[in-house]
Amino acid sequence: MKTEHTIHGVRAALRSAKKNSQSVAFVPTMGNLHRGHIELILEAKRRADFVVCSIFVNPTQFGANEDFATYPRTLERDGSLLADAGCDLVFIPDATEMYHDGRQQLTQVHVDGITEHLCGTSRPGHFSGVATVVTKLLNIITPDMAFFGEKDYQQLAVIRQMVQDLCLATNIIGVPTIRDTDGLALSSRNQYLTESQRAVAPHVYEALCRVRDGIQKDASQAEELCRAAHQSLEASGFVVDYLCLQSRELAAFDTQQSQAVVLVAAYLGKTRLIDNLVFDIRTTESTR
Ligand SMILES: Nc1ncnc2c1ncn2[C@@H]1O[C@H](COP(=O)(O)OP(=O)(O)OP(=O)(O)O)[C@@H](O)[C@H]1O
Ligand SMILES: CC(C)(CO)[C@@H](O)C(=O)[O-]
Ligand code: BAL
Repeated sequence: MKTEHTIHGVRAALRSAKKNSQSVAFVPTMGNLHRGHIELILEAKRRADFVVCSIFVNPTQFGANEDFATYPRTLERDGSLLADAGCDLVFIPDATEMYHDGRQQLTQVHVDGITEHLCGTSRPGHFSGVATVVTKLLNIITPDMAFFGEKDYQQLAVIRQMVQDLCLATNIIGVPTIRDTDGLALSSRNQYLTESQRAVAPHVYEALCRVRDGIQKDASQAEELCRAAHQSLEASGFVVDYLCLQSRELAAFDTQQSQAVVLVAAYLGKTRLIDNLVFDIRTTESTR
């Protein structure tokens, strides 16, 4: 596996892959890799000839009071995990390589509408930071396809919208959430949890499953089910940012549609956990 730190270097490394008509897949990350990231790499390997991963803790998507400074940086371990997974090239720029003054730039990408609720409300500017850096990375690498986790459901929707609106020539592929055996979605931020917080963290997924199961029994109870799930998380020590039902496209929940998504963001101490579950509103049992 090759490692490049500059835009010039990564473009040169990609030139020969492209000259040989190899298909290129891209997996953007912020590092501190876990099985969720590795699944994105493996899926990329299954679908493309040449796999590129980026590791960049993007300062512009963090709010002033967020964890940019403390975000776990584990480059050495990340490199060996990527090499073992068969990644061909890793791009590790520093902030001045991506932004002239290391932080902001005059041109930014804002995706309206879809960013104005859920995580967009509690993390103002976050999705502009994500959309801008992903546009830059896609322009640097020009991959045929790029892989994103469904764990960051709203992020994936924002990127799909942006790629469509800006006529970018990359196929965006979502990969299902990888979970620990107790249901907790893998996330770099899980490391911030104390032992006792880690023990209650799976309640997030359990709450989502209860909403799904309840709706599949009786969709008219949707509001009450969300309220109960919210209350039960608060009773276990979470501070819930949101827990809500939406259509798969992140519009209003509608029982007439075949599928829905329930999304949650909740704090355990200072750690903000997010998760979601896409499900069929009617199962064969509920339509009987
Ligand atoms: N458990 C997971 N399953 C599948 N994909 C995941 C999982 N966790 C992260 N990803 C995906 O990996 C990519 C890089 O994410 P990132 O580096 O921010 O990791 P993270 O674990 O989500 O970190 P954070 O704790 O900051 O949210 C994103 O597309 C993200 O959706
Ligand atoms: C897509 C991304 C790498 C952009 O910085 C980041 O938001 C992430 O890791 O999900
Ligand atoms: N995985 C999403 C990146 C972030 O929370 O900033």
